[in-house]
This record gives sequence, C-alpha cells and structure tokens, in this order.
Amino acid sequence: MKIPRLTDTTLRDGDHAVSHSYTPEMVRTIVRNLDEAGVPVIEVSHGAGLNGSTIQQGFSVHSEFDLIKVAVETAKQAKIASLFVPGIGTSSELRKAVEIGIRAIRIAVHCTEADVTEQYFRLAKELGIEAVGFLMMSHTQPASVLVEQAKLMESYGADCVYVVDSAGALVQTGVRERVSALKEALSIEVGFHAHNNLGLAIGNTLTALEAGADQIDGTLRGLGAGAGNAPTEVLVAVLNKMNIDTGINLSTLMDVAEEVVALLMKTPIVIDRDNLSSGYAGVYNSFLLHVRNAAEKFGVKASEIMEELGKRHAIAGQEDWILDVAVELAKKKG
Ligand SMILES: CC[C@H](O)CC(=O)C(=O)O
Ligand SMILES: [Mn+2]
Repeated sequence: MKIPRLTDTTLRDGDHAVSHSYTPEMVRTIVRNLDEAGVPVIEVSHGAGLNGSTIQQGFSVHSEFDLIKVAVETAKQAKIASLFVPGIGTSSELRKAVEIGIRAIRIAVHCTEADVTEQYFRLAKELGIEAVGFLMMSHTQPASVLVEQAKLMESYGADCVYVVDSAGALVQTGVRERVSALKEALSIEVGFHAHNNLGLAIGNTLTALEAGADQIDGTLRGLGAGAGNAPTEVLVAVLNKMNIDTGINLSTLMDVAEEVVALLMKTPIVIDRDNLSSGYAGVYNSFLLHVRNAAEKFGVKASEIMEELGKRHAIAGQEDWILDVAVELAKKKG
C-alpha cells in the first residue's frame, strides 16, 4: 500500500459540527498543532465551502477569510486548502481566498454535476493552485457514472478527484468498486472522504487505500457533519500499525484531539439513531441539524424524516424538503 496524502478537515467539515463558531484563536491552535505534527494539507472554510455563511447553510460567527488568514500565517509546512461549492461560492471568493494564501481548492458538486465545475478548475489553474474535485453523495451512483464525471473534472485540469461518501452510506464493496474504477480510468490522483454513520469511516478509508487511493481525509476526534469523519489521529495510529509511515506525529495529534477539539464539542459525536438512519437511508449528513429542528417542531422522529428523505433521493440544496416531509409525517400521525 502506498503512503497516502492526508488532508485534515477539522476546520472545514468540523465547522458543521460546531455550528460555524470557530474563532481565530481556535484556528491558530488547531493549525499550529496539525502543522507541527506534519499533516500536509489543512482545509479551512465554512462547512459548506467558501461563502457558505448564509441563512440556508448557517451563519459563521467569524469571517472565514479572517480564519483562512490566521491559518495561512500559522502554517509553516502545511498547505492551506479551502472547499468551494459552485453556486454557494463564486469566482470572487475563490480569487480572494487565493490572494490570502490558500494553495489548494477542493471543488465539490453532487456526483452527477461535474459539468458545472469547468470554469472553477480553469480559474484555479490560472491562479496557480492545486485543484481537487469532490464528487459528493458518491453512494448514489454506480462506478461507471462516477468515472464519466471524474473524467470531466480531469479534462478541466483537476489534479485529483475524490469519491465522497457524504452520507456515510457506503460499505466496503461500494468503496472498492468506486475507487478502483476511478484509479483505472484516470491519470490523476484519486481520493476518498469518509463519514462514520455506519461505523465504517476508518474501515472504508483503509479499503480505499487498498483500492489504490492516493489521498484521504480525516478530522480530529472525527469532528464533522452528521456522525463525523474518520478521526485523523486514529487513521495515523492505524497506518503506523500497518507500517505505512505518513511521517505524522501521533502524539501531537492525540494531544490536540483530546485537549482542544474534544472541548469544542457540545455533545460527543456518536452514531445515534438519527445519524445511523441518515447513513442507512443515504441522506446527506449536513441535513442532520435541520432534520432535528423540524422533528422537534412538528413532533415527529428525526429518523422517520431521514427515512422518507432517503426514499425521495434528496440531495444537497434540497433542504427545503425537510419541512415538507416533517409536515406530511405530522399530518399522517394526526
Ligand atoms: C457542502 C460541502 C460538503 O459538506 C462536502 C463534504 O464534506 C461531503 O459531502 O461530505
Ligand atoms: Mn464531509
């Protein structure tokens, strides 16, 4: 197995889990530790990517550009990256983030919508930064569709394309099929981003590596949307046990996970009924908070809303369906 490149996204995917409340001080501490530990890439932005601070996605307490600036100033070796979702972010935020000093952008779209990414890959390349494609909700499409979409991204200039298990819905066979198909079809790198709804974030990441993945993601303590991500410190510990030397200092990671990130969590990230039903139904993880609010408001179970959203194949951007479903379920109950 090759040595993968690890991107820590505590300060991006984890942003969903702290209700977008990161402060410059928290960013400084987390980046300093990740950087000292030797993590090569650190992603920083609103959980929904650049310009995600909106009524629909949730307002950030601090400007993400201020947070990115702190990250860039703090990191000595790590590359600072941001996430970009076309339609939420625009070229002007991408340009601004590059001016501040990000050196990689991860361009995320629903896994059948790669054609909307062309102008952003081209812009990233024109601005001289690394550009990574993120095929979100990859469990919803077979490997053949993901290959077509990934090839489009490759043709636009992507340096890597990720299979993104946004709902934590994939089991190991699904990961293997998708990652190996992309590896076979592309000349660029392939990545895998896990969520833990079925308890498989670490296992699926290892399967992705066996299938040839070049890049993987983690978050400290698994802090991320829904049931969270593969915990960075656990990933490094497991890779060490497998004699895959990432060169990352485990002890520093364990300390920052325990002494800093664990304290930011309002409640520990666990696979509870809501998270499990979200993964089981294949519902996008960042729906969780909205689903819980709607469940409380209309007196129905969050897991029932998840089940119905899964049946309707809801994807990111269709958050308004949550209320419709909650109202319908409440009416049925009488
Ligand atoms: C809105 C972007 C999204 O949270 C990206 C991601 O991490 C995922 O789909 O899992
Ligand atoms: Mn994610």
